[in-house]
Amino acid sequence: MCGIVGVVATSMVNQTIFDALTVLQHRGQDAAGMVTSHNGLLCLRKDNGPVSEVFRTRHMKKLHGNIGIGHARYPTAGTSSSAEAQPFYVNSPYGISLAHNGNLTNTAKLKREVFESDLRHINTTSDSEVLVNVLAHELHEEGKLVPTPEDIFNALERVYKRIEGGYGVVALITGYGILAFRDPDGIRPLIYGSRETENGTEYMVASESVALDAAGFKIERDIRPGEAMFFDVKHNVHQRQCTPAKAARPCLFEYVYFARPDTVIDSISVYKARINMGDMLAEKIKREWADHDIDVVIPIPDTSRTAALEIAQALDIPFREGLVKNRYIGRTFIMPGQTVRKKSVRQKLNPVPFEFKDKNVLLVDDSIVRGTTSKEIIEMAREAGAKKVYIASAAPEVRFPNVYGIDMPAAEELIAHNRNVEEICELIGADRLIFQDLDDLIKACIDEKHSDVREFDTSVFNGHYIAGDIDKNYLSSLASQRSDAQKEAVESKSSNDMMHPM
Ligand SMILES: O=P(O)(O)OC[C@H]1O[C@H](OP(=O)(O)OP(=O)(O)O)[C@H](O)[C@@H]1O
Ligand SMILES: NC(=O)CC[C@H](N)C(=O)O
Ligand SMILES: [Mg+2]
Repeated sequence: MCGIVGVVATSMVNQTIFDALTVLQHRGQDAAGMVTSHNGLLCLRKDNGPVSEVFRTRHMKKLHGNIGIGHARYPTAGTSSSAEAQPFYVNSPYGISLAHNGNLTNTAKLKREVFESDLRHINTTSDSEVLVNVLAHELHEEGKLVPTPEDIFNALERVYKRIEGGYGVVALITGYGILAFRDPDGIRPLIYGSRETENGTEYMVASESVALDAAGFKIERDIRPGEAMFFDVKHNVHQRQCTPAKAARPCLFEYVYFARPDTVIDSISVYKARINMGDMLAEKIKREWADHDIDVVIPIPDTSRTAALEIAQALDIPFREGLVKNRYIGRTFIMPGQTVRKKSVRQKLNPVPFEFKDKNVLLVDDSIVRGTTSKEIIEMAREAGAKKVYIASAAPEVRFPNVYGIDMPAAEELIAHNRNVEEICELIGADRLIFQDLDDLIKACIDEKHSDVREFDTSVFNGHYIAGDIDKNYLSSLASQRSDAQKEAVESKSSNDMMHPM
């Protein structure tokens, strides 16, 4: 669930892109990159690591130009090698750099086509490198020395016909402008805004509205499903609907976990959705467990806080911050392997024993995916002297792999796969476990007043895949390529790290 950003400005963009990437860091903490363009030359810096480590002063000084794109990576395809950090670059035609959030679901077929028909070389295992080559090929087919926005959109219409999956993309076409486009279902988010300066209007496209807020851009609107926008170097904005217009079906997991609460996706406030999730879950507790004996509600920081506070209020039970988070440790779920995820839960969260001792606690999390966090925290709660440990999840059971840009490739790694609530409860060691119902989660996210979204990509909860040809064979080959065990084996053999140095 990477973070992407593109900026067309009237002065140097490096700091604005850096700032935007730090605000999008929660979407990807493994690698970061930026490309800027100055007098027809590109400046590229990318590497593994968080934004603040990848861009040192010495790099920032060299990132010249008033136009650029940036990326914060959470690997969901290929490997974690720094060679797969983004943006990706191809020199022909024009010099194209591309940053991608999401996952293509027909990468294998595209990779063959790119090699056999388009006569292009792919040097990594990244789906995003394939994507930049498909775009480059179709632009080349237009055959224009000086492409107009119409030429670019014509090429992009053919790209849409070739690629499948979930994607939000920004691409810098050297000397011409920034192209931004979103998948036909709007699974991945993409929004743009403007900022007035003495020298004219500046534009920013980003994965989340918080990036625009932080940099002082006024939100214009979300990019629509299947829509492309082109911000040219003269700051003109061009637009084309490249696939049939329809309401977005955004990824439900963005609202549950990925996005920052102060973000608004497709006119739905993530914060409001999380409040509603808390309300709905409290209703379920009242309905199904009227005689509960909960003494205190404790959130598992960070993401569950909003819903947990709401549950405590609705149940009229004290809310306590019984777990303290180390603010210098990143998000566990998006870490690249199970060993590091497990270790980091204990490094990241520490109990305040006083809040647990001799109490029946209701722990609240936004989601239980592999069960890594809940298992550890329940153990901690018991060690801290809790009498009973209950746990509630603001999302339903995650039972199916994700194929659109969340790294959950193997059903067997999901704690709820082929298990019922009692079995999951036993496995994580809780005294009682309550999951949100899917219908309630959907209701919690719908905002009829502000947004036309009525449906979501709910695939991880019900196995209903809305884009691409996702069948059993696809899922089993994905699992065999990207399960935790397989990834660890590949990463240990990877010799790519010396590629693409800067
Ligand atoms: O069942 P699991 O596989 O452990 O995954 C679910 C947990 O991972 C996430 O937390 P994370 O630490 O990534 O981020 P947060 O600090 O934003 O809550 C999420 O909020 C859950 O706590
Ligand atoms: N999380 C993402 O959006 C990842 C983008 C791309 N599939 C990669 O692995 O680099
Ligand atoms: Mg969490």
